[in-house]
Amino acid sequence: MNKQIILLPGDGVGKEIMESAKLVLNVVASEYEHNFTFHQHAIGGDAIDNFGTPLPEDTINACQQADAVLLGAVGGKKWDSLPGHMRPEKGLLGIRKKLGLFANLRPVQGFSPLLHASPLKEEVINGSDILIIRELTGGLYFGQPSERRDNGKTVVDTLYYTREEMERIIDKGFQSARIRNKHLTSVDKANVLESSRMWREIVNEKSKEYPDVVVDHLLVDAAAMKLITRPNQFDVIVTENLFGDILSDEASVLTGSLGMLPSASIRRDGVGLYEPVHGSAPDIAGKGIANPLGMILSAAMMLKYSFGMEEEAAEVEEAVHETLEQGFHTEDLDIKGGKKVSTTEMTEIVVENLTTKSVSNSICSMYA
Ligand SMILES: NC(=O)c1ccc[n+]([C@@H]2O[C@H](COP(=O)([O-])OP(=O)(O)OC[C@H]3O[C@@H](n4cnc5c(N)ncnc54)[C@H](O)[C@@H]3O)[C@@H](O)[C@H]2O)c1
Ligand SMILES: CC(C)[C@H](C(=O)O)[C@@H](O)C(=O)O
Ligand SMILES: [Mg+2]
Repeated sequence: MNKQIILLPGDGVGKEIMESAKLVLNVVASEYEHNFTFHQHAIGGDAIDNFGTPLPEDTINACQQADAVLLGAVGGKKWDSLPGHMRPEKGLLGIRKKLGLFANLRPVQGFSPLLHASPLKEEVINGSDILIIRELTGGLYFGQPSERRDNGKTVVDTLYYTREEMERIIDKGFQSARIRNKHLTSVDKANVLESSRMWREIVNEKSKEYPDVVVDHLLVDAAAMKLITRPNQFDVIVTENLFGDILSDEASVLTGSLGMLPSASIRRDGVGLYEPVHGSAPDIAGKGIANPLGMILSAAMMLKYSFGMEEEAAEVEEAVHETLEQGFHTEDLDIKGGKKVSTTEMTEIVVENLTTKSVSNSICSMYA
């Protein structure tokens, strides 16, 4: 298959881990005889420095024409004092909105070799396998007005959703639960917010269309607590934009590090942008120690969701798993008795495991 992939490395560790994704995808392409063409474009602080805007038109056009987009991370201290509309993060929010990527899928899986790398007790996280589905193009992030008023004495942000925006993400939640363990937890703040009361009503209406899915409702504060006290009671979580942002970083604790979490931001036709959940990690940027696995697993999600390459995606996931089984880890993962390696070394080991795997698989299929 021929695929055009846009690379948006962005800022900080984004640039370092994008190299890892590229290396892994090149191996997949050569092992499976695909033709992946990469086109690199600017976003975030990098784009501000080079083009005076966090989201150049050229980047938008390239993403609109591509088969899929891979993004590293945006942001950093250098741009923190810029006005809101000029910040690197505006580039990321802008591309999500421009591409209509309303569904953000954030899988959180406890890899067995990492069970003891989490500050949580092993018996608490054992068996947890959660898919957080976050609404990505509405809510407080995009509502207008959003501004300071009265010479800075007052301020307003707007939480705005249409019924249609809620319905499509809630549908995605039910559909995902249906092909997993048929349990959907809807997270809201219906005891306070009108938007959450409407959200809850829609979940209840929709549940009649999905009688095979068990639904429960949790208030977001209680959900935050249960996510780390009883994580293995969750299957799919569906929630609005800001709650999903916060809960997914919290859930990363189950895996041992924020650097482990991948994500897919998609729309109904399968077009998608894939990026790790973490940010540009300014505290470790440039040191060559960033964990590349969240980025590599995001590339695997791209293979699966945008290209329908289930087998290739599974191979990449398996290579990551094997690397962890072998005890290799970056500095963010606290693994006793493991072998601490750099970003590039970790990537090379994943690539090696992927190559060995693909070779032995093709030998198996020759003799099948
Ligand atoms: N998707 C994105 O581009 C994205 C996401 C979150 C934050 N940000 C931006 O990133 C900047 C820094 O934000 P922050 O520090 O709050 O969050 P962050 O996610 O960048 O970092 C939080 C902590 O996790 C660690 N970490 C993150 N990724 C890691 C990796 N791959 N390997 C090892 N450790 C990793 C960091 O070192 C840091 O200690 C801000 O400008 C923020 O707006 C961007
Ligand atoms: C950088 C920021 C705009 C972004 C968000 O809040 O969506 C990030 O935290 C994320 O989780 O992707
Ligand atoms: Mg976030």
